[in-house]
Amino acid sequence: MSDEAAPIRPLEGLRSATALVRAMARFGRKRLAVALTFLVLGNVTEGISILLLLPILTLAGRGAPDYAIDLGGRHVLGYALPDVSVGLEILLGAIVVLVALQAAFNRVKAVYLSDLLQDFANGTRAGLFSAVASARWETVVRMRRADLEHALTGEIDRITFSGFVSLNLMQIVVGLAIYFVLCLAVSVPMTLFAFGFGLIALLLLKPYRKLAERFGQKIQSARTVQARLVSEFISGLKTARSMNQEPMHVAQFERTLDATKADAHDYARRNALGNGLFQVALAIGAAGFVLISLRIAGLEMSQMLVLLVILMRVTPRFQGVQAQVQALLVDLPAWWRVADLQQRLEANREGGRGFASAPVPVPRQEILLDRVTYRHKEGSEEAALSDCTIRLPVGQATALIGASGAGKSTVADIVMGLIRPEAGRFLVDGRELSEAERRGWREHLAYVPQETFLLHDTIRANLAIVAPQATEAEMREALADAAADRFVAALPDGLDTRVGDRGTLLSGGERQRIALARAFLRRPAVLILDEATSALDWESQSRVAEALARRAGRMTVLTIAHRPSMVAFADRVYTLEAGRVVEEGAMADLMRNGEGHLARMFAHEASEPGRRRLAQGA
Ligand SMILES: Nc1ncnc2c1ncn2[C@@H]1O[C@H](COP(=O)(O)OP(=O)(O)OP(=O)(O)O)[C@@H](O)[C@H]1O
Repeated sequence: MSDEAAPIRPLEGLRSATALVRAMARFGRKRLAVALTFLVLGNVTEGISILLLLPILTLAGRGAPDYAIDLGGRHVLGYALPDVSVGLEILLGAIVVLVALQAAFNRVKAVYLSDLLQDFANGTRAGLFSAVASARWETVVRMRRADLEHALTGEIDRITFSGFVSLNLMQIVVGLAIYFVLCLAVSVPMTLFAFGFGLIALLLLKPYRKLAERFGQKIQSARTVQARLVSEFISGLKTARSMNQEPMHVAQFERTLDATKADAHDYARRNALGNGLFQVALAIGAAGFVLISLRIAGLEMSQMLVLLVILMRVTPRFQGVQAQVQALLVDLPAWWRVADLQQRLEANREGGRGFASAPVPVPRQEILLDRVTYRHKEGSEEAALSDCTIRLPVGQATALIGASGAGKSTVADIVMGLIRPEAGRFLVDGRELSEAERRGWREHLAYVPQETFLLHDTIRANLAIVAPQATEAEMREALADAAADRFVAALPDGLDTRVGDRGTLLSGGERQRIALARAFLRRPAVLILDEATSALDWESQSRVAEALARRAGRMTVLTIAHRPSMVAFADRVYTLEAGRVVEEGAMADLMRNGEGHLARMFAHEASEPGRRRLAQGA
């Protein structure tokens, strides 16, 4: 994800809300249609109950003793009413029935809208989640983890709120439309005056909507920065503490909070002025309305009172339109950003829709990187791999050695089908894998990196992730091969011991051994170890190496290591230097070449200063 917040599209106000409602409708067109129907029914019944005030007020004004009104000869919206006489009791009863109906309609509407909102929130979140899961590795790895986490949590909450606001806005607009028609039934010119006035006031408030839009963008950037700071702080908490860096982090975080507060204060101050002006404008409109109704239009008192009742309901709705549009504009950037992110991820989906994968047969001969070149950053000068040919014969162990940054992990990523060569080919039994086959290919793999991934759960659960059907005996065998059996047996709850958040209750070496056991339990055709035993003591490393040697012929192993014990069991060794293969050959042959990289690595290990001192002391 780029550092800059995604640009806000030139959509504003009602158009933005419409776009969002359309997006919501994708999660339940029928539901939205039902909710809209009940919304209209609710508003119509409310409106009719208000219109019924008209005959009641007329009766009250006339002071007739029978309190009955003849409908004959009267017209509503151009339609003649039936020639009947209606009493006060009937009118009041009708109002009560209408209000009860309105409550029932509103209830149905509220339930449908709430379900729709929930589906929209969940659907958006799940859509983004699965877009991250199914995007090509190159795409995901170039995005910031903090941005993805923030998009899936904080941004989604803002989007849900935007959805809520859009639905409110939709309700207000539908309400206004219905009141417009009802007002027309009472007086056409006065309706045009009242609604025209409201619309003009809304138009004049455009600068305040621009203000909300700008504030929304500022908030968006500030929250993105805050999410990044939080993520970096939490990931590096121990290091920060060890070097007394917490005050620096806290000060940095507080600075961003202060900036947000200043922006919010400025927005609230200016916005309050806008709201105040709007209120005054509407009051002027109402006063003008009464004056014109009585002095110029010559409305009857009952008509004017009904129009006033309607006006009292219409005015807050006009205010509501402005308030909801502003609220929407503040939070809408989160929606555009997540939509943008999801679009980018989906455009770079690995394979077909969902997690479809095409089956790939178990490799029988060799896995080959054929003259592969790869650059992590497009257009960069530095290639992580340049013209590398590396052969992994099936059933054999191949070791990759070389200085830090030489390109070893990049080779592992190619073998896992996570990244694709920029030039050259990656072949399994002489065949290039299609997009859909990459997932199928990974069915045969197990990968153990230096940085292990453990769930905050028991050891048993952590092992079962890759082999849910594994028996306890199989688990214990895998633990023994990973030199983890003794320490697990010594834990108070054995296999059922919880490992803490990301395994923090275990030591680094213990975590690596559980991860190794998990890989063994998967019984992969190809095992990739990327400095997987870097935190293990030499005795544990030797046990793991022995277990790997025992599997010789049955499993293809790619081992990346800096320590000889995890290389010694390999059949072939490749040395990488700045992305190029500078040495390759059978283990035994390379060991005989005393000047070669491999022989020097072994010699260096044997002559480590500590060892020398021990040897001297002995
Ligand atoms: N995601 C990435 N984006 C940009 N550059 C990267 C990325 N990953 C690796 N590189 C660069 O590619 C080169 C090879 O990296 P790679 O991780 O393959 O080396 P390595 O031999 O595995 O190193 P180490 O032994 O330290 O793990 C390095 O220069 C590294 O900086």
